[in-house]
Amino acid sequence: MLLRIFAGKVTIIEMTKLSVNVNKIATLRNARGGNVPDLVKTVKDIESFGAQGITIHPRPDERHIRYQDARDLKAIVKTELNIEGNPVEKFINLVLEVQPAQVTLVPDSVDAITSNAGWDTIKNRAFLKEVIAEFKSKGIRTSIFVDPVAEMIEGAKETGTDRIELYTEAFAVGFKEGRPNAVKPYVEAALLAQDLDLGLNAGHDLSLENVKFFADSLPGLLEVSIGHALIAEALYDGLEKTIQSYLEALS
Ligand SMILES: CC(=O)[C@@H](O)[C@H](O)COP(=O)(O)O
Ligand SMILES: NCC(=O)COP(=O)(O)O
Repeated sequence: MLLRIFAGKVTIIEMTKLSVNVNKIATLRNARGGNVPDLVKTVKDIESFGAQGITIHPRPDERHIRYQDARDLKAIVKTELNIEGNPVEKFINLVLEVQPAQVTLVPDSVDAITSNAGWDTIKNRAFLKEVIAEFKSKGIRTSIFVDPVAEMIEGAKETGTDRIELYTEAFAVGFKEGRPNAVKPYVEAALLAQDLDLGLNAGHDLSLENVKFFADSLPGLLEVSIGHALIAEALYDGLEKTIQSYLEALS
């Protein structure tokens, strides 16, 4: 536990947890149609290297994570399994069957290369409210993917979700371009989430270059989920050293 000062207030914070997104391990496996690399073994290793969670994002075309992977991982994950995705019927049924620790709802379109926007929590309020109530009734923690926009975070609160996940691509782009102010909307979003008593996660395009600055800037950041950059960095440093570097950056 640490004490930090945010916006003039002393805040008690827990260390931000690292949930490793393993979509790219499945991408590599699927490239040859066999079982190399073995996703289950890799996930066990990632946990033994210190990751505090595992994130997967089964997409409807199963281009990386397959629905069966979610079942297989549920049986072996010892930390927290977080399943992300668009709550179409097939996805809802999978999550209800697998019962991960957390489900993160993302408004992906079917043909998107990757996630590219947060929810409009005002337009989709009734739908999100219904789906979230169903997941929560099964004891699954819920999170919804949102841009750092006050109306969308207030709308998220109305859905009954436990947490929000801030979509961090705009921050990652701004940071790369040398604009540290790109974090400002995220700090404001974090303070609002705190006022509304919403748990706070974040992810998308976070990396070893930008994650320390991001996590040090945001009050109450409970979890970051990181995949693309982490796996790319591990090509040079190996998974164990890379995960250790993230844990240091988040401590
Ligand atoms: C929800 C989110 O931000 C994504 O980053 C996602 O989980 C990554 O998905 P892909 O690996 O399919 O790009
Ligand atoms: N929720 C974000 C996530 O799981 C990983 O996103 P990325 O690091 O692959 O961009």
